[in-house]
Amino acid sequence: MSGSGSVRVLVDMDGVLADFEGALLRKYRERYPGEPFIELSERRGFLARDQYRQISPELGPKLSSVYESPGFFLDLKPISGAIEAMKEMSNLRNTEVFLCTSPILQYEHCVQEKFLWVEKHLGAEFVQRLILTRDKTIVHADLLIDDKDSIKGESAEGIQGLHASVKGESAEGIQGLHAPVKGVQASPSWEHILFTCCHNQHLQLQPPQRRLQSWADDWRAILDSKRRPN
Ligand SMILES: Nc1ncnc2c1ncn2[C@H]1C[C@H](O)[C@@H](COP(=O)(O)O)O1
Ligand SMILES: [Mg+2]
Repeated sequence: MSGSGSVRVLVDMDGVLADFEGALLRKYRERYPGEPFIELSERRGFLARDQYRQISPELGPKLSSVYESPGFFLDLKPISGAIEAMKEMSNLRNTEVFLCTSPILQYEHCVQEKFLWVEKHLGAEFVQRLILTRDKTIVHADLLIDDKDSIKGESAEGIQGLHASVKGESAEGIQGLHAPVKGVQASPSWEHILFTCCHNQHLQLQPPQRRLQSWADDWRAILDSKRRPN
């Protein structure tokens, strides 16, 4: 993929750099103090909204209203070690780092606030490295560090996605737009490294799938494993 010895890394924002789940639970409980809630240790499945809907259908929209509100994305706290790791990673030789994140469909506040969050916590130089896309599979890189357990799009099982419904929030935005595309890749160029988050911690990965448990885990070794010798 990248030149010899060099590596290109995509790093997701929500659940990897920014503590989406922690803020969602805290703000949901503040806004709806009488409603049932799910402790982070009990979260299962990427979309929190789906798990809340299973408790009661009206809880889904209540939960979404929290992350659709102004200030939600801007106020997210950085995940422990994330900012330091990003700065160190971007200073490594032969290493290209991009942020790669999917905005929610109610994008009014989310899109601008993602840019503002990056500038606030990482600095203006990282704003130039921010990729917003609803389909991460068509972005070329060696690695994608992401907390979503199943990343689908035009490349990853995307040919199937042209005809079948694709589960997950990111699929909602592209359903109906699909038309057969010539030359679509069978699989994305990157290896997905699952970043551990409350909703995926119970999942057993099948080898050779790899995890990063946190930013204290050995992310440098994962990058090095993708470098080809000069
Ligand atoms: N755990 C989540 N539950 C519900 N919605 C989520 C969760 N993590 C992210 N989201 C939303 C908000 C994000 O902007 C988009 C896509 O996130 P990404 O981390 O880029 O996959 O989905
Ligand atoms: Mg994420």
